[in-house]
Amino acid sequence: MFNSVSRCNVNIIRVIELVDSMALPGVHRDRGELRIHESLDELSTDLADYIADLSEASVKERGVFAIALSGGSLIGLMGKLCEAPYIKTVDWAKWYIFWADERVVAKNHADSNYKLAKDGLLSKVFTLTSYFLPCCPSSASCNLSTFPICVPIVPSHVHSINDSVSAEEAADEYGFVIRQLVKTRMVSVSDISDCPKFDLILLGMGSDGHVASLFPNHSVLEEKEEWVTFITDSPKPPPERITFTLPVINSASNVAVVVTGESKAEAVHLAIDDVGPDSPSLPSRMVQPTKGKLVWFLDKPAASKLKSLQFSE
Ligand SMILES: O=C(O)[C@H](O)[C@@H](O)[C@H](O)[C@H](O)COP(=O)(O)O
Repeated sequence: MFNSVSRCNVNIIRVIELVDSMALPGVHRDRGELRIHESLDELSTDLADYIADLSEASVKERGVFAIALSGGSLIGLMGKLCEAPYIKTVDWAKWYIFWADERVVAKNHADSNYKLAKDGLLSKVFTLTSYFLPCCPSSASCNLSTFPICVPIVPSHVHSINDSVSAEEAADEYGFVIRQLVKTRMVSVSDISDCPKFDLILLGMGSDGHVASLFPNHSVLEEKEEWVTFITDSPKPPPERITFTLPVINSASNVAVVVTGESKAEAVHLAIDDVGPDSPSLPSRMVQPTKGKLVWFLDKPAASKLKSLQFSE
């Protein structure tokens, strides 16, 4: 079940198809693929590779790539996408960008997940125009074989929430926007429900096991109808947030949970290992894509309490 692989100079320990043999009746508890890294640098490289590969496959298949981001340390760990080779090779113009969760604050507020992604990622790709100007088709010096991509992220493809309305209204509006994009298939649709099927949803996880803004023991975990909902009592500040619901997360083609640091080790264990019938209803454990693929990006401290793992280095 366990094997070591080396990929793009990154040494990772990968556990393929870790299936919980103690699954509850009717519940398929496939905990996905584990990629456990020696260092944050290796994890970042593997994460950039993974995102770039999914982007390429999705653009080839559907002409677009619909990706949802979260907040927290994830954005910093995605930073290598703004470096060579990805900055040049990723087809940024085909990206449609969403947020799996957002804090209900102004877009220029330090707590805004949009601001975090804009400053840490998007602004670096927005400036591609000037970066690539000398090679664009209109330029005599254009060399498309060396620089196939000349177009940056399209601002109208960046779907952040309306920051001038209440949490409830922002969630409603965001759900409506996604519905329009599902109609035109910029976002695909699940073939077993009417849910959107994002090409990739990227999640972080808190030490309490929350993902997106789905917190343990919160009624938001029961939401089955809405695609996007809101909370006003987040245990992690700020209190007002909007979030994708579990049905949307579990309808995605790909879900990646990126978790680092020893403070998350217990939650990683509870989210992934077979902990028997007393398994707490951890939001991260409820991430179980129905038909999509789940991948965990962990560093060794975060993976240190995993019982199901035998390191085979
Ligand atoms: O907006 C948020 O608060 C996030 O989307 C949240 O779900 C985050 O991903 C986790 O809290 C992990 O954050 P860290 O990686 O910073 O611990």
